[in-house]
Amino acid sequence: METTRNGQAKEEAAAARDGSICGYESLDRLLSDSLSPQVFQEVSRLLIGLNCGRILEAVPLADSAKALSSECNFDVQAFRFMADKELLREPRVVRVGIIQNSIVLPTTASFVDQKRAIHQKVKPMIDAAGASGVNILCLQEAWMMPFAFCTREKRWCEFAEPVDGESTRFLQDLAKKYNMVIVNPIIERDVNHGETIWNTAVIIGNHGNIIGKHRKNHIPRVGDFNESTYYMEGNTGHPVFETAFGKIAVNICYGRHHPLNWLAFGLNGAEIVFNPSATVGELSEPMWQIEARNAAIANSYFVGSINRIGTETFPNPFTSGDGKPQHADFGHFYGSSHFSAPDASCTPSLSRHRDGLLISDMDLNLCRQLKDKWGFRMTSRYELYADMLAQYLKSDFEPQVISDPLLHKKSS
Ligand SMILES: NC(=O)NCCC(=O)O
Repeated sequence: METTRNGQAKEEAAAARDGSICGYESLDRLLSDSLSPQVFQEVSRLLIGLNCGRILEAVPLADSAKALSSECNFDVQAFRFMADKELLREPRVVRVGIIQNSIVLPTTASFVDQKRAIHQKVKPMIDAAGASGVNILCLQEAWMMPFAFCTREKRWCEFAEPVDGESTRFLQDLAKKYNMVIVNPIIERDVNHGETIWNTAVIIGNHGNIIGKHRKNHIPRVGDFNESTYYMEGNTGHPVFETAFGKIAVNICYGRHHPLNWLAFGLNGAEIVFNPSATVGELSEPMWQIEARNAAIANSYFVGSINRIGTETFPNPFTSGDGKPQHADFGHFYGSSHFSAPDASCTPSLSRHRDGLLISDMDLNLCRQLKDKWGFRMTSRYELYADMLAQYLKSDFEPQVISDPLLHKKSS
């Protein structure tokens, strides 16, 4: 009996280490393998919603993409978000891709080798996106390096690159080759402003041109996310980039906890907002889908959520300032990248521990259709909140609280 329990505990520990849930690579896989097809369909309807009244359709994959995925050991999945047929507008279908991956070499390897190995790993995944006709592709936060900001060591700054640096140039060639817009989240070194460091997404147009950049607005100070040691809050506002395939924006990682950040991209007209991230299970997993789906619903746009995978171990242990023992890793980055739509439907998530490319067709007409249906913009009462915020920002602000006069009366 004791041995069985030990065996089970060991299996659970191994599963937690490799990132699976009870041996399954995602919640979707756990449910589909454990439930009867009818029950699974009902559970899916409730968990990931319906798109135009139907379970989200899977899209067949190009043979060349399938070949690359088995040769290079990454997953590919593809889905289709539909919109209702309109009388006066043609459908506006774009094919969008997101990529999640682990780093390749140990963090003790030379920085040049580490970056080169990540480029080499991601290249066939981008080739698979290109072969699948993806129009807009987004990579994960700081994809060109290990997420070393837990360490507080400044030597990791050496990975930072100018906006037109090595990783951008690498992706510019692929953007041109595949006629694809690529969102390139890097750690930026601003050479014209005292070599300062930023957490930045560079938007590369489908001709390989640089359209612009956005710098992460909200910098975490939670758990081991010591990013504020390295870079400041961004100074680029909430830009929306009008590309050949639609209006896109980037809400980088921790910005997803800030509803006003999502709102501002929506007010500027975004149709798809990417959320390239690096986050770990213990901290944020229950929030992961909820926040993205809520943003898509509240702002009538699509969201592409991307999280890296794997456990990255660093040479020198550090503490979290919580009295717990020192450690040398963040914990497990749980992947689970997915797309959310404005009609509250979403795709199944990619694996919690395998590299993957998730593709989705999206008819951007769905954004306006949902605005017309729910009228969230029309009913938003922005003037009420503008006034509230203006009051709140004053140093003499007092919260509007009306106390029950009986609350502080002594009972006789
Ligand atoms: N990269 C990043 O901002 N992570 C913060 C943790 C989280 O938002 O889950």
